[in-house]
Amino acid sequence: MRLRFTKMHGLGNDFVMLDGISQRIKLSPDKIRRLADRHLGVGCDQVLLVEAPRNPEADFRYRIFNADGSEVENCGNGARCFARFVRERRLTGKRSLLVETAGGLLQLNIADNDRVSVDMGAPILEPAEIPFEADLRAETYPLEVEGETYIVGAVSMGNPHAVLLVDDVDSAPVATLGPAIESHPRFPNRVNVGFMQVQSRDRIRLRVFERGVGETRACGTGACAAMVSARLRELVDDTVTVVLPGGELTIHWSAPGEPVTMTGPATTVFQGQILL
Ligand SMILES: N[C@@H](CCC[C@H](N)C(=O)O)C(=O)O
Repeated sequence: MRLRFTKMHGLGNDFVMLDGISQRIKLSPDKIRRLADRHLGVGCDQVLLVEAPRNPEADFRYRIFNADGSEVENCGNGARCFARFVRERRLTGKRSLLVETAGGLLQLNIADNDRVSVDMGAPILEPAEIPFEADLRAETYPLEVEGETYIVGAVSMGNPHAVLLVDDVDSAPVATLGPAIESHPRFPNRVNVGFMQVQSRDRIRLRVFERGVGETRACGTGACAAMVSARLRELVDDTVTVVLPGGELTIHWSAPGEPVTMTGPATTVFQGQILL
């Protein structure tokens, strides 16, 4: 199979974008791992597949696959790249799009400066729906990992996130604690793990160990989850700049039940073809 693809990134969280509308594409976990391989394939954190929608209200359906081949529910940086991709490939002329994901419908708007805003929906905080094993919903939970107890926030933005508050993200144990929490038995679907340093009421620094990938330069849903967790702990106001290793996102959220809005850039790097 010869596949046309576009390489894109959102703040360095990089994607292989596939147009499954003008070409017939059959993916398997093995093919996704080969596409994502930085030595043997194109290389990316996620593979994003654009398809015709199933829901008649939506403009497109887009599917998200982690580098390990697993299909997941949501990807914030990917949503912004998706919006730019469908316009660049002339699959639509619209600047306002409704897109179907495995996690639900997302509304996206492309501004004149090519920054994209995404209505990421209301965060899910009920433990069973995240899913996270806990008797009662709380703002934070004690989590025992290898004999130590850590305090985590648990939030779903369609996909699951654990958020830890740290004094300094630069020295946070992302490479060791990240994978230990990612596969913690209290998160039955595994989890993305954010390490957040709150610098002021409108500025958060964040590193994310992503489920199915490892540490990435940025995670859009992770930035939303960090904002939600920081606000539930009453540490921030309703609009924050989240500073990730790859750059900055603006996140707005007021209160439980209200949607989170994420705004940031989406960048096209190159196009190519690959034999798979
Ligand atoms: N990079 C993404 C999140 C991608 C999915 C995540 N690794 C998961 O398994 O849920 C983002 O920008 O949100």
